[in-house]
Amino acid sequence: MTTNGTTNGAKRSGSRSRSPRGSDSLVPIIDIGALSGEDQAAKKAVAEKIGKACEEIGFFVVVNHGIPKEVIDKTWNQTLDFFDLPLEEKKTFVSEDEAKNPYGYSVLGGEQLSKGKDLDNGQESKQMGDLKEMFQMGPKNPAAGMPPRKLPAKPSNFAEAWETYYEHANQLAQRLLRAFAMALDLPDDWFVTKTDKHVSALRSNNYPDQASMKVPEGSIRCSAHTDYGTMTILKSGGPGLQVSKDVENVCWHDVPFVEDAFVINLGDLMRRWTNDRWSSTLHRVINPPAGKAKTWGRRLALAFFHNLNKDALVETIPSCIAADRPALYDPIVAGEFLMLKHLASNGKADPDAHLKRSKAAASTWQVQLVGKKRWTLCPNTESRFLSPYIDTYNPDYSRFPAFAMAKCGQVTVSPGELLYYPAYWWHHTFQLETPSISYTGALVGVEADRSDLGADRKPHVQFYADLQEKCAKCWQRGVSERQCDDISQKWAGAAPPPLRVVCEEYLPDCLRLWSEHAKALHGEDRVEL
Ligand SMILES: O=C(O)CCC(=O)C(=O)O
Ligand SMILES: [Fe+2]
Repeated sequence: MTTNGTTNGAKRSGSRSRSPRGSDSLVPIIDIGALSGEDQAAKKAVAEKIGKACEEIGFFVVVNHGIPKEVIDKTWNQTLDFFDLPLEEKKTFVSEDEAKNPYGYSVLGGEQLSKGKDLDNGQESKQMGDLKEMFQMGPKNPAAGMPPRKLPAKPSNFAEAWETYYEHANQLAQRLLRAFAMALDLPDDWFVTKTDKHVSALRSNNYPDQASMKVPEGSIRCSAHTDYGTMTILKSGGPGLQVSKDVENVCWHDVPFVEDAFVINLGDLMRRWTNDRWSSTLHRVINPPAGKAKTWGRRLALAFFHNLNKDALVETIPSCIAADRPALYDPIVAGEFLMLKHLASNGKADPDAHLKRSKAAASTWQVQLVGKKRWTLCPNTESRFLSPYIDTYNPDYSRFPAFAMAKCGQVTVSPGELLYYPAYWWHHTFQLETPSISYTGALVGVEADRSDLGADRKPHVQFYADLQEKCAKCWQRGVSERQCDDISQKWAGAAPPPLRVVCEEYLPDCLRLWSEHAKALHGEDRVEL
């Protein structure tokens, strides 16, 4: 039997044993046998090849990886058998709350990986779900801080096979991380303390045979995406995996399929950690081309997503910072970064959450009541570097290079904590847990004077002007009908337009009161912010 179980009859055909070897491929094939030995010079030579591949394309194929073939074959076959179970049985492993337990079974079309990328581009994704079903398992170590494993009892050897495979894949990841450290001129064990209670996940993707199904137009086996964590160790059953070095002008290249090998690719966290010196490259899995559905058949893949400890602080690796290349990213906690990405690909991210600037000169407070929420805050003075299309949780600096200069900060707010930010600041939120409930309000006229506001330095005067501008769009002298739309009729909960009496009577009264209040607080000698 081959690694991919191809000799076990039609049912085993989640695999193909041959496809273009692609010797001219962008993705190199690296023999990593030396990483399991004691010869330091040989290890260094392998590390250099790996470092080069990480820099140039973020993908490489490894042979002589040290994972026994029996371990792979057993997992492969048990996984095929699991996906052959009736849907109702598999569905008992669907997670009830992705934010708390991102593991288990996901139905065909349940995930669309390109969503993470569409968020980067400030677009709502129009495509349908990927043409795959999945099963995913997290770490066993309770210190990792993830929910206990819940594995199917059928097929009978599934749990044991997956647990063994996971351990082997993790050991391979550790060998590769030592090589990564060498390639980055760090001590060999540099990654060890960040990975001693790692939250790596093992996932299988089952792509059904397209010869026997109606393939919806525009659908794809696995949409274009980058992976999230440190590295992915991928065992796939045949052709279809493609990479594009360029995100802007996408140009797809086949990843060579090599029997008994693993494809290794870097995730976004590694790119960020290395200050973009290494790449996390766009990739996808295409549908079989016309007339090839039968020969390509069903596709199975086992992907081990290596991740750091949940609480590991990811601060730019010192050897990746230079005088002409300052740190591009703020430090972030690995677990939070991962959850943001995971929720986005499952369509659970708040679709309204993009970087926005508060439109009226009132400062904001918000108390977090339930769930954790992460905030990006940027002062008004940074506006020239900002745009609403920037995903501040995973910025694409090739599209928004100026964002690297913006002085912004990030913070996570937990239940019972209160966040405050001054008028006109930019903010971008991400719910780290569901549900996330908070209570918010505005503060008017009590701030110090500001020179960045506009015509008047007093925030309450500017706030009045901002509201009157809104009023002018709705009410005109001598015309009794409102001239602006009431969006609260379309979206329950949205703010309705101001009433005429608010614009004409209450607001001027308020302005007088705010001015008195501000004067009482600050006197004539107000402090400039
Ligand atoms: O199925 C494959 O070969 C690759 C899938 C993939 O890229 C992923 O699950 O992240
Ligand atoms: Fe991937």
